Amino acid sequence: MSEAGTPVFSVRDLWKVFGPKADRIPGSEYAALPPAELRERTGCTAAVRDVSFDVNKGEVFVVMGLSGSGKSTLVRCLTRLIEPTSGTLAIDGEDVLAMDTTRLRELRRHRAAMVFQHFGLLPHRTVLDNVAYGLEIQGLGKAERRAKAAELVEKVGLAGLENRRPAQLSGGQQQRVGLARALAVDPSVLLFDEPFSALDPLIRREMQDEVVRLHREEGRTMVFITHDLSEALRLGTRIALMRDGGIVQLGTPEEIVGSPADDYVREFVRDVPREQVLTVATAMRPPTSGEGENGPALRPGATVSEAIEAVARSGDPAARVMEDGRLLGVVDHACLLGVVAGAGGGPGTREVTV
Ligand SMILES: Nc1ncnc2c1ncn2[C@@H]1O[C@H](COP(=O)(O)OP(=O)(O)OP(=O)(O)O)[C@@H](O)[C@H]1O
Repeated sequence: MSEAGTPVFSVRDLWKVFGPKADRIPGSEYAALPPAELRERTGCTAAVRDVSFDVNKGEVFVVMGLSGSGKSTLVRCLTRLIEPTSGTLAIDGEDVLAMDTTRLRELRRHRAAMVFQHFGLLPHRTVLDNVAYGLEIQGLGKAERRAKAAELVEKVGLAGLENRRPAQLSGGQQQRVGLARALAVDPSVLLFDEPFSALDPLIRREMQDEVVRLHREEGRTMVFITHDLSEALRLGTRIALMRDGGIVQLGTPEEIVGSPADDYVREFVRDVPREQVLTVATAMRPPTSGEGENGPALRPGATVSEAIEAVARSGDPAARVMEDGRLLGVVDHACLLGVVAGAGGGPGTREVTV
C-alpha cells in the first residue's frame, strides 16, 4: 500500500476476453497464446490480459498504448461499463464486482465520473444547464445547482459563455463543458477516455494545461487514456504502457524513458527528448572532494534540461543537486551531455566524456 493510504482503484489479475466461452481462457493453456493464435484456436480476443495495478490517491494515472492495445476496455472495466471476465477490482477498498445495480449507478454518477472524447452534451441546454445537469441528477435544488455550476464554468475558463448552447462553442470549449460537468459531482476519480484526440494541437495543449492545473490545484485523482506519448509524459504521474491487452511497463515518465523494460518500450520512447524527462537525481554523480562548494543549486526533481540552462547561465563546471540543505550529488557537463546523447539513464551507464 502506498503512503497515500488505500488506493482509489486496486486491480488484480484482471482479464476481459471477448468471444465464445470467454471465461475458460484466463488461467488455461490458452492464456499465454499470442493474440492471433488465440483468435485462431478459440475465436476469442483477450482485450485485457492479466493486469494488476493500483491507482493512488492524487495521481494522474495514464493508460497508454497503440490502437487496439486494450486501453478503453481496461478503463471501462473499472466501473463495469464492460464486465470483466475474471480478476478482482476495488474502489476505495470496496469490491466493485460485488456491487448491485443501484450501487454501480452511484459509482458511475458520483465516484468515478467519465469525460469522453465525444462530449455528450445536451444540445438544447445552455452551458450552465449542461454543467448543472449532473447536480440535477443528484437532487440539488435549482438555485444551489446553478450557483455551483457557475463556479465550475468559471473554473474551467468559460466565464461569459454560460448562456451559449453547445453548437455555438468550439471543440475545446465543448470539452471544457464536459470537464466542468464531470467535476460538478465532485467525484473521487475522473476517468478520461482520449478526451482531447479530436482537438487541434494548440487547443489540445491548452486542455492538457487545464488538466495539469486542476491536478495541481485540487490534487484530484485521474485516470487518463491516451495513445499519444507526449501527452502521457506531460500529464502522467505514472504511465501504464499497454500492448496486446497486457501492461508491458508501469512507471513514472522518467522510469519509462530512462529505463525501458524491453525493446518494445525502448522503440516507443526512442524519439523522446530525454533531457526534458530525466531528472538530475538520475543524471548526478557523487561529488569529488572540493566539489559542491560552487555552482547553481537544483532540486533533485529538476530536469536535465533545466540543469543545462542553469550551468550555461552560471558558467560553472557543474550544478549541485541539493535537498533540505544537503548535497546529494553534482551534475557536470559529462553527466548532462550523457543524458542528451542517450548514453543510458542511470549512473554507471554513461559513455560520453567531454
Ligand atoms: N465488443 C468487442 N468484441 C470483440 N472484440 C472487442 C470488443 N471491444 C474491443 N475488442 C477488441 O479488444 C481489443 C482492445 O480494444 P480496445 O478498444 O480496448 O483498445 P484501445 O487500446 O482502446 O484502442 P483505441 O485506441 O483504438 O480506442 C481490440 O483487439 C478490439 O478489437
